[in-house]
Amino acid sequence: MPVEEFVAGWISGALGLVLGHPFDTVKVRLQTQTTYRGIVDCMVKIYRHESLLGFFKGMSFPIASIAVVNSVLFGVYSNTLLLLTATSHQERRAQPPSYTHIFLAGCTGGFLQAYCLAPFDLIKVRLQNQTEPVAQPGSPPPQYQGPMHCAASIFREEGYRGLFRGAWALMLRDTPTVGIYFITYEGLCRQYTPEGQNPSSATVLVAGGFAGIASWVAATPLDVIKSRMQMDGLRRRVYQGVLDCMMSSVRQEGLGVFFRGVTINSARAFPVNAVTFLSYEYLLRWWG
Ligand SMILES: C[N+](C)(C)CCCC[C@H](N)C(=O)O
Repeated sequence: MPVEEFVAGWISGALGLVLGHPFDTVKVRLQTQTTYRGIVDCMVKIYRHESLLGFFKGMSFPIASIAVVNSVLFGVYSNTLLLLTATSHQERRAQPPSYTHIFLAGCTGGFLQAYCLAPFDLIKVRLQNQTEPVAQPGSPPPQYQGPMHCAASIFREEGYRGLFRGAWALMLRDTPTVGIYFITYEGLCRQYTPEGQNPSSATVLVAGGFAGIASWVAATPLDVIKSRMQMDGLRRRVYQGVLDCMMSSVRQEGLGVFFRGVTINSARAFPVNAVTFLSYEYLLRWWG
């Protein structure tokens, strides 16, 4: 099984992640709290109360976990495509796989990465939602002191299954949308690249950026539900399951609730995925 794809997925994921984390914090806050009036208001408040560091809350853990998550995403995608079409990454420009195969391979990658991502994502969301200023002497400490402490407390209070809270919603979110992610990327690359050639850097950046936007727009409804399921159970359980969470969110806030954070998700998705795909392609070309 070719391993380069796994390593390239890891490095490119980490680069994209740092760039996108501040957007991600704003997104999670907008989706789960009602104190902010919009993106700008949220940013200003985070900066005032928590300084620049507030934007980077909960980042150390994703950086460590992206090694697993993004390498599973790209590694499983590429190896599933190899199984389906019997072409390696290097051969794919000459013999382009069909969109059905690309979609199926993407869904497989999305499904498996969601499973690995679930506990890490839960911890990230819980830490991002702590609004206390970073380390103020004299004030009571926040509920979770860091990722390990957060993981241990969830395990203690909610058991092993507690670490997978929201995992169903996450799998439903990622299985089809990672398919969309790779279809958009490949489609745009093919559109703007002469046959048989490698896409230029500019093409890769733009195609990666739009792949990020397209998949995130499609993923946002279940992203909202996922974040809410993950915050549920902190004080008392509100939702009975994914469907119940959807129904009661719509009943209380209208259909618009499914698009909470869509603007910020898209603004984050472009740079993150442009950089992810560019570094992924270049690492593989360089090693190939
Ligand atoms: C499928 N869905 C849109 C949910 C995620 C696609 C993952 C892409 C990248 N790691 C990122 O964080 O943007």
